[in-house]
Amino acid sequence: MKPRPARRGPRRAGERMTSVIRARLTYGTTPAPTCPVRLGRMKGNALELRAVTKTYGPITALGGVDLDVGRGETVAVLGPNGAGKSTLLSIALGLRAPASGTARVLGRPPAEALRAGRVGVLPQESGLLEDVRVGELVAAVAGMYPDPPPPERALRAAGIEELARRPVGRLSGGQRQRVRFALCVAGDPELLVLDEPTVGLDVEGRRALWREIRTRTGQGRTAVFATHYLTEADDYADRIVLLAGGRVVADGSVAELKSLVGGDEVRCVLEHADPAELELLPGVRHVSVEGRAVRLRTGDPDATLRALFRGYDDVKDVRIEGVDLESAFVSLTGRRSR
Ligand SMILES: Nc1ncnc2c1ncn2[C@@H]1O[C@H](COP(=O)(O)OP(=O)(O)OP(=O)(O)O)[C@@H](O)[C@H]1O
Repeated sequence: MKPRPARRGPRRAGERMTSVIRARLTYGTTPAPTCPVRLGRMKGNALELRAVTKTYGPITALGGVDLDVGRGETVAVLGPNGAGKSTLLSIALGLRAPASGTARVLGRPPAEALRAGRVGVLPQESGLLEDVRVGELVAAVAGMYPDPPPPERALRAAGIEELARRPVGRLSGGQRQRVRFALCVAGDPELLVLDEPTVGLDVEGRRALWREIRTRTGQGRTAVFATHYLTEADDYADRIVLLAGGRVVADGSVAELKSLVGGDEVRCVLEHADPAELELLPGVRHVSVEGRAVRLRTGDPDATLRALFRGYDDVKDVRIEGVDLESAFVSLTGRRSR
């Protein structure tokens, strides 16, 4: 631990801005980091939740969550709207207190880990200071960390070097999200906690962000992110924690989640699909109908197909596929992702 030197002399102009930023970033309650980032030993968990509950008045947002995230893992927290993802992440960051249970980050209480500058946060829809330039903002946040890398590195990581001199208030939605990512990685933290990190980003922006995250996790850092984009979880997460109604309903690799659901899917197009009728086809375990698009999860695709062709003259675009993550999501949570 290297304590920051005591303040000497009058406050410098940038310091007032730093304290404002400190108050407004990461859900508004993050204190300044005070000791060095350490990347030495990679043993142990980056995040541990034990029997965590959280209520908001009559609403149970988390109903007893246990979670271990090992160092170097990339973990996606998935779940329908209101499942408790943001609440889980904010408790993991020490920004909300659990009603019961405990949370530890990198072996210590979450707020302490955050103060120590070991955690980078990309919150969902956080406000940004409007009247400062992008480069100044990133430099000010980097300066809150002990021994930060040059701020240009965070600007480059987020693909916003050319925006460094632009006031934040003049950025587009996607550019703002890139700034949030730059702030998240400004201190080169050991643990990245990202709440819907790619919202508003274009295709190239998404790919670049995931490249950066994977580079960091490849170096032993840890990433925990919440998302509604199942393909991102499929493509980039080592592991998926699926929440529904404030509880973990599945926890494993994408392959494990798919195998939990099992079977194949017959997909086809039908003009007037009646789910109740389709459920009666042989082998069918689950029916999903969206407009004309029909998905039949089945334990016997041959029998399902034969009955489908016998019973429906207008069936077209028929194909058989393995269960994908979206089907596993729907089956395990009973809801769609968005
Ligand atoms: N400050 C709050 N006051 C009251 N209820 C809240 C508060 N924050 C969250 N909730 C409720 O807690 C539950 C979990 O919310 P949370 O934001 O954690 O879900 P989420 O999975 O992140 O949802 P989304 O995918 O929509 O972002 C929801 O029912 C939500 O309405």
